[in-house]
Amino acid sequence: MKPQPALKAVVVGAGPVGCLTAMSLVQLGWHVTLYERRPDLRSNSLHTNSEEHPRQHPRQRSINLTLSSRGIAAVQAINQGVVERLLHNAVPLQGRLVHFLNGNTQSQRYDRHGQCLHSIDRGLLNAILLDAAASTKNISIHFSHKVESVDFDRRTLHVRNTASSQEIDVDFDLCIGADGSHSVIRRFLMQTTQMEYSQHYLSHEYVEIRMPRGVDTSGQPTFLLDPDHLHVWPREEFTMVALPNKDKTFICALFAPKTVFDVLQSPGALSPFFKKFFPDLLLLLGEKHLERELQNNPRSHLITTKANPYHKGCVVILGDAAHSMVPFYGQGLNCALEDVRVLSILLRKEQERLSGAHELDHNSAAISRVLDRYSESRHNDLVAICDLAMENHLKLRHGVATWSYMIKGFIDNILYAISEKSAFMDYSTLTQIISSPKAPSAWIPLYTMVSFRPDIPYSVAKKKAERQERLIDRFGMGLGILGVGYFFWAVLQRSSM
Ligand SMILES: NC(=O)C1=CN([C@@H]2O[C@H](COP(=O)(O)OP(=O)(O)OC[C@H]3O[C@@H](n4cnc5c(N)ncnc54)[C@H](OP(=O)(O)O)[C@@H]3O)[C@@H](O)[C@H]2O)C=CC1
Ligand SMILES: Nc1ccccc1C(=O)C[C@H](N)C(=O)O
Repeated sequence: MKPQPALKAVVVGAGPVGCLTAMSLVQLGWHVTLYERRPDLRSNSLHTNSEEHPRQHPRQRSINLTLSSRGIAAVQAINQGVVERLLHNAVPLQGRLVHFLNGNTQSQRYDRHGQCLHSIDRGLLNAILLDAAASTKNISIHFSHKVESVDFDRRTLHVRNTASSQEIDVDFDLCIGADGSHSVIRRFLMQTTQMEYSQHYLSHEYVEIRMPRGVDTSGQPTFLLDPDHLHVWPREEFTMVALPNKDKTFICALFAPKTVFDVLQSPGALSPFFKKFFPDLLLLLGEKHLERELQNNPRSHLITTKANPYHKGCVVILGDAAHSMVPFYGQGLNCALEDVRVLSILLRKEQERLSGAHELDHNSAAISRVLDRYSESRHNDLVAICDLAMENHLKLRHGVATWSYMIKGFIDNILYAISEKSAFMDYSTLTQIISSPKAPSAWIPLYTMVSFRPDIPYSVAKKKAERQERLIDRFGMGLGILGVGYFFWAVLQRSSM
């Protein structure tokens, strides 16, 4: 059934998830009001950091986002034009470039078919999604409006206009909390449901370091590092990454234990540290620049939060409000956008099921049923990707620079090449179905499943990869035993001569 025009959804937070959710609900026939506590970010940062308008001021809020197939499929399900605009303003990354301590580098491709991650400035991505939401009929956006509380029984939000201090109560049929890691909606859910909730702070923090663009031999602006790669300097206890922007700058981030940053703040400590661990960056950026960046840019913490369930009645949390993950898999944004796709499919199915029967607005039980299904079906996948993101921290700090990682990757890719049927998938099916009903039987590397196969749920990818890894380990062990056997056989042969 088509919902009545009176059906009202409120979305809290106009970040990427809030904007996409609003657009997806309008497609289903809802009227949406979006409340964002910050002023409109487009008024001072619109189109900054794009190719045409390089960024004037470094944003101090987050490392670049990496958009991969899951995020793209989720946006594509709602608005193909937005995908094109996002990709136009992003830099495609074919793989990671590992910088070894001895100065050597190694390119590790993300996918043997050249599928890419897309590096994009967070503010720019948000501005593009805001533009699209703001120009969509039946969405009204209120900036500088902070949601202070939610009443689950009366289905109302209490909202304060932070500019005028005026306070209002807003009623809703469906409320989506897309209000980020420190979600107010989650806080109220926790007070009224038996929500399982955990948060884990990493002992590592990170500081961003901006890498300006350089100038080539003909005087044109150029990237100081290869822009086709995400750069990684694995140094065991800590790691540096660098992601390119469309304006030819890079955003680097140093991830290190708090104690390392404390030491770096003492006078004269910075130069010897960079000389020892990142001499190439010291040469590129210079001591003064590094000192300025490390002293002026804030130290940010890294947190994983997990919750369950994600809803009560007609109120649900999506994106960072429901699950914050560490950035090392580059899936935080993709997973958050996928939340929107999953919820939208479940809502549409329920609306179709009710077609001609009840009206959804007289039937809050139907909305609540959809949200039950959402929490139930989504939880294992969210836990899986939060855990995978943590595991990738170890890989980026150390694993990617080891022989065992490289050999396993090599075998993984050979088996992938032998067994695969089709590398690319048609995202259009993902507007109707959440994922394929069955895990593919072909051998597929974990990285490909997570980043480039939105039809495979995260939890299925994780389990399948664990099985595959056990097989590679057994194969490796088998080879090892054969090798040792051959060695002893050769020794015996010699001594009997
Ligand atoms: N690369 C990185 O380091 C980071 C990446 N991300 C990624 O961004 C993706 C999408 O994030 P998303 O879930 O949209 O969350 P976001 O944090 O991007 O957006 C939430 C928005 O809601 C606003 N808000 C918070 N509380 C209220 C309130 N009470 N009333 C009204 N507005 C409120 C927030 O303002 P305010 O910001 O002032 O709280 C923010 O603008 C995530 O997947 C995540 O991985 C997110 C954080 C860091
Ligand atoms: N976006 C990031 C931000 C910070 C650190 C890493 C990333 C990555 O995306 C890493 C990538 N997934 C990799 O495995 O090479």
